[in-house]
Amino acid sequence: MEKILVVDYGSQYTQLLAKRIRDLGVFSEVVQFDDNISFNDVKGIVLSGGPDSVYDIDAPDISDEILNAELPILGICYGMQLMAKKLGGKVEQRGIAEYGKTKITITDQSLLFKKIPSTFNVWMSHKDMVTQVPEKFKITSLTSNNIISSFENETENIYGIQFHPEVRHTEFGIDILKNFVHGICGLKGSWTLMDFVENKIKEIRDTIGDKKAIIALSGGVDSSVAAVLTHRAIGNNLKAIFVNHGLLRMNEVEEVESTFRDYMGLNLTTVDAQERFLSKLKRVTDPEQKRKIIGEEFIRVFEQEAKKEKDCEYLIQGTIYSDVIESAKSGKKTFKIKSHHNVGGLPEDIDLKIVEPLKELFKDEVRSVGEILGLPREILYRHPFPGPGLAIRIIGEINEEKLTILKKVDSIFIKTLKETGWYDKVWQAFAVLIPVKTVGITGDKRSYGYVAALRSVDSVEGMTADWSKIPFEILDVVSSRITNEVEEITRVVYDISSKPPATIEWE
Ligand SMILES: Nc1ncnc2c1ncn2[C@@H]1O[C@H](COP(=O)(O)OP(=O)(O)OP(=O)(O)O)[C@@H](O)[C@H]1O
Ligand SMILES: O=c1[nH]c(=O)c2[nH+]cn([C@@H]3O[C@H](COP(=O)(O)O)[C@@H](O)[C@H]3O)c2[nH]1
Ligand SMILES: NC(=O)CC[C@H](N)C(=O)O
Ligand SMILES: [Mg+2]
Repeated sequence: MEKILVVDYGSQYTQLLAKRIRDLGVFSEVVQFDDNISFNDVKGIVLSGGPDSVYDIDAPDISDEILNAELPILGICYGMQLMAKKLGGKVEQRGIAEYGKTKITITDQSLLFKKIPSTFNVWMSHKDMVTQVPEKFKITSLTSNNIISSFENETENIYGIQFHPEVRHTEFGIDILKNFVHGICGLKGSWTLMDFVENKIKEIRDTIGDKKAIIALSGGVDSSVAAVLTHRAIGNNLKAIFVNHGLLRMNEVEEVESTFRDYMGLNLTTVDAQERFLSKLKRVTDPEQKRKIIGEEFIRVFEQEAKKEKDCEYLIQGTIYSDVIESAKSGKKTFKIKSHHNVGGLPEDIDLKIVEPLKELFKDEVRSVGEILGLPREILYRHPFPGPGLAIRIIGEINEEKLTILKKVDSIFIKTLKETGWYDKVWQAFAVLIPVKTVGITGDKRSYGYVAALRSVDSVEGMTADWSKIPFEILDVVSSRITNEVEEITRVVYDISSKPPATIEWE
């Protein structure tokens, strides 16, 4: 299988880069900058961005194996700066940074910019810049600040770009990657997710053999797809466990049970663990601490359930790539944003061996895998719901009262979105409880209650997101339904922050 290697220098977008290449029909895999790399079937190399500066003492380097592999190389941001330094050019800080949208102009012909207009907007995120290109290299574009935004040596097949083509805000970003992968590396693009499915089923079968496994099934998109995939591989040796930790939405237990009980031969057990989760979370206010407690408790429940089965050694989780990257468990150089309960929130000692068949994929790819496996639309197109559930949507301390309030508010919001056809137009929507009291007036009397925040975002893979432009009339209906039906709420606000700089969940 011909592939492109993406070398990770710690960018938040490394896997996204790999995904964009897979979307072009070319298999792509991420390796760490200091891994021992095998170049079998590799047809091109992309160096990612990263948080370091190339002259820092412990700045990650590029190996001679990569430099001498005689394969086309595309360096992005840090990757470009590293190539510049390594090959005899110069990288400097000159007191100007470029973050976000920046205009560039193509100044010289390049295969990378084939069929692309001569000026366009790109997405930047840098403060270091290449100020002198290596010998025999030419500059091919400049930003409106006169900063070198790309250089190359066509004979050596080495290209560098300062901007991020993988981020949607870069116009023609996909075309640039296409020019590299199809044009410069000469790959045709016949790889599909069907190949992924076949390889994974075989891999799971080889790993688990005739032992038993449990799958942590939440009823969400990722674990449902992981369940069906694993079930294809090991059949009835798979048992599904759904944990009711008391942080689920209104009627969620009944809904998950009715959808999955006996679904495709999956035998589902619901574990009532409300008491143990809620007592451990008492008086905890720090988001990271909440996430860690929940991550650990989940594992303890799974261990306990696994003990009830003979020869049950494996735990299957529906972890996907965005869970991994934000928990900073991907590259050695990546910054941690938050500990997703199933990755960064896991305890050190775990009795079970964890298998995560969807770990390299993004949400939209997981949905496509689900379609290949024949899962119904109602399951595949549900909004994501985080494992820690309402615990990370109640700011600060959690208690039964706040949980009851938030469940009501959330269900009104979601119900209205479904009634107006907006549920399917947005990527994820939910309510957040802000336990700050403000003054209101109801029936000529003073009221003093909490604030409910509504959050709805549009996204493709959850790595970046825009707030949804839900019509005011609908927000108006939601707001009055909430204040009429939930007396503890005096005020409703709508979150208009994008990611970045905000994240989707509030904690
Ligand atoms: N209540 C739960 N019971 C059992 N396992 C759970 C529960 N909540 C989460 N998990 C496990 O944690 C993993 C990560 O949760 P996450 O919410 O990211 O995925 P999901 O629930 O499968 O899909 P979605 O993103 O659509 O909600 C799940 O795939 C599942 O394996
Ligand atoms: O299973 C999960 N465990 C977690 O700990 C977790 N934290 C965030 N999310 C979901 O991930 C996506 C990105 O969310 P953030 O922008 O808040 O990081 C959104 O879809 C979030 O709902 C989680 N899912
Ligand atoms: N996004 C990046 O790769 C940043 C690279 C480098 N640290 C800079 O600020 O220029
Ligand atoms: Mg979920």
